[in-house]
Amino acid sequence: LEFLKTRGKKLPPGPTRLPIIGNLHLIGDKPHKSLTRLAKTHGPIMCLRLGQIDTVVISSSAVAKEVLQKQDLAFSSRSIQDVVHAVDHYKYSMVYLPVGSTWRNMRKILNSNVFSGNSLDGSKEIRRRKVAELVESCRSQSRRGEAVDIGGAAFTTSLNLLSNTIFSRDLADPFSDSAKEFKELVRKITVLNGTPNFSDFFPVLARFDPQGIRRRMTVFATHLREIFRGMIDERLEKQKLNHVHEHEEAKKDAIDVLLAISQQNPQEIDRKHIEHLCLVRARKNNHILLILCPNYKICWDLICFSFYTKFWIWMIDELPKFYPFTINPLVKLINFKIELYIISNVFLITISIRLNYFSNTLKLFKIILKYFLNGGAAFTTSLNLLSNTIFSRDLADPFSDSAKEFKELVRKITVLNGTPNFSDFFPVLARFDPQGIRRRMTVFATHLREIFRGLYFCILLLKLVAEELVKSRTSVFFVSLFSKYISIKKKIDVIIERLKLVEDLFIAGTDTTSVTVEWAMAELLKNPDVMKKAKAELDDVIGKGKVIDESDLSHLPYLRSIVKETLRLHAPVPFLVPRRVGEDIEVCGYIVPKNSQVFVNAWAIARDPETWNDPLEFKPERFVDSEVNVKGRDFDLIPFGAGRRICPGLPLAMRVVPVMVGSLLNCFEWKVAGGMSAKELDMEEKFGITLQKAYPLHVVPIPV
Ligand code: HEM
Repeated sequence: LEFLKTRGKKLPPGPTRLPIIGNLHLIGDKPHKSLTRLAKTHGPIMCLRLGQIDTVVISSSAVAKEVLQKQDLAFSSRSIQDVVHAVDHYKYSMVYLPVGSTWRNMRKILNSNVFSGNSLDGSKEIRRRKVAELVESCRSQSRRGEAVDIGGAAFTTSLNLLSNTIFSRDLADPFSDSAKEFKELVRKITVLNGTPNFSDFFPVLARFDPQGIRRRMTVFATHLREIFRGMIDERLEKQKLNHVHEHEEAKKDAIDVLLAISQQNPQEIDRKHIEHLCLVRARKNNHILLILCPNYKICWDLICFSFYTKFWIWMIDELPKFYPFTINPLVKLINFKIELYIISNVFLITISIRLNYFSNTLKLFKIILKYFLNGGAAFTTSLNLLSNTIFSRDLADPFSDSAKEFKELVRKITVLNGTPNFSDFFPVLARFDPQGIRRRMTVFATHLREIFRGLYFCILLLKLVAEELVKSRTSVFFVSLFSKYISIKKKIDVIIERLKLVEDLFIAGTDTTSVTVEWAMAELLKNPDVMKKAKAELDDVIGKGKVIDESDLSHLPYLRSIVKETLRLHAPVPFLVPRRVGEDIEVCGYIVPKNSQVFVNAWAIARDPETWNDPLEFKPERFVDSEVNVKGRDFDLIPFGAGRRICPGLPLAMRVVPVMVGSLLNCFEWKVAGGMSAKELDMEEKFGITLQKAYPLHVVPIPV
């Protein structure tokens, strides 16, 4: 049928196809190279058949311009790889959403709230601190005589920089205007959620009822969301029910424990409180937070909380920087003891917090918490700073388990993303998930979501507990958490939905940024003259041994050229994020057939000998007096893509990559580890959605 449809139209040229597999055998494990080679024979627009999927590959800047600029809209949908179906990612992800109002709103929010010049300027100090931490950690590794894994270190730093940048607004006040905007968005997303679009992507699959398959595949992720919703609804229902009945049933279990407490303090606790969820009780020097979970569903979130209790410590740890008094002793004197009791079907988590110095510091604590809670305009900046600090600390403190966990996950996800998947080439096979890619992705993605959920939940819970602390005038106080919980249900929903955008940013922004830093450092080591020149510029403008500031970049043209040259020679996202056409589109006299996926080989374009002199040489000089930039207007160099789908993180990446590379250069001399000469450095690439260095760069820093 497809043959009939395209009959008489001229498909772009391409290699001869074998039965069933088409051209799949020609791809190999370095598709960016094999497709570049094939383009030499078949031209800058060629058509391959990968399994059942038509794939059009663009390999020259002229055709890229045609596709990404002149016919931008027609090419602005994404090709949805099978793996993206895990946890319904494609339905929520900005990267995969079709160009429509939801996508447009997301981009608008990002462009104006996160990545605009003003917003980035506002968050640059905190990024500077993170880069200083990177330099500091290199220093201490140098003292210990250890080599630095540049990619790994840059990854952690990118993550920190990102979380600081992205959360600057919303974490400080999750209920702000931008949150409302998001709420609108979420509504639209929900509508989109119900739209069946599978058959659009995999028409061959329609008769196999792909919807049913996907539903099963995403049961886990959906369940996650349902837990939250169900928990709220159930509680709301229960509230409407007869209290006596509920109480009688509860009496058999842990409710008894709480009743006993209430008898000791009759004036403070009444039954109503107990029937609610959470109780904070002061007992002499000990404050005990008792959280009673009437069922496992509620327990889920509380377990998240207990996992991330460390978070609380971090917050307290950061406060002194914003408050003139030191409360560090407090940190040392707080011991969290988390216990989980299971009494019949009731979970009881107790988190005991020993605050020996509590009475002395209570007043201060209250002031701080007030400060933390008041979202007044005057406080916004410092509040933002505070929340940034909280988040980055917890997400990416190099020593925290959650940071490691997160890093592993992101790596696993990106690797899996780049693994050639039979399901993509043979959609009929998709339901069998032959390599288990989707299954694995579902596990990873769900895990990632849990991490974020845990963090958000913790923030909200902390806020609630803190509110009560501030309100309370006695040393005995209650947190009727659940009633609060219900009252913020909608807000939490908004936040949970927002996670999906956030996940994406972290995945899209960490590996890309850090891999660029790693390639830049490798090239600098291999090209000592370039390194020398860069150091001289830094010495001139900044002075040796200092971390550079984003505002210094305008005075560092050579450093900026190094970054451009790195992006040219090592396009981190070699085929951009694949596009797809929804109908037959004519390009340069050929038909790009409906539903084909489109790879723009940015890697090949940036090494095209027709455009670039000595294309394989690392020569930043070529950019020093050139107007060529990476912003999607010069099609000879499009590492961030172009057109409406261009990478929204570009402004951030073009600040943080040169700042990281420049600071590393300015503070250290670098030597390849293991006594290897820099000339021998292996520059082999490993193909994935991002182009990694096959052999991680290990280098020894020597402070200047
Ligand atoms: C050196 C660093 C980076 C490179 C080389 C890079 C490259 C790219 C490329 C090639 C695309 C696809 C563009 C297209 O289809 O035309 C893209 C999309 C995207 N990037 Fe980046 N990126 C980088 C950093 C970042 C950062 C720091 C963030 C966010 C914090 C980010 C977020 C995104 C998102 C959300 C998309 C999807 C946009 C859409 O589909 O509408 N990227 N990036």
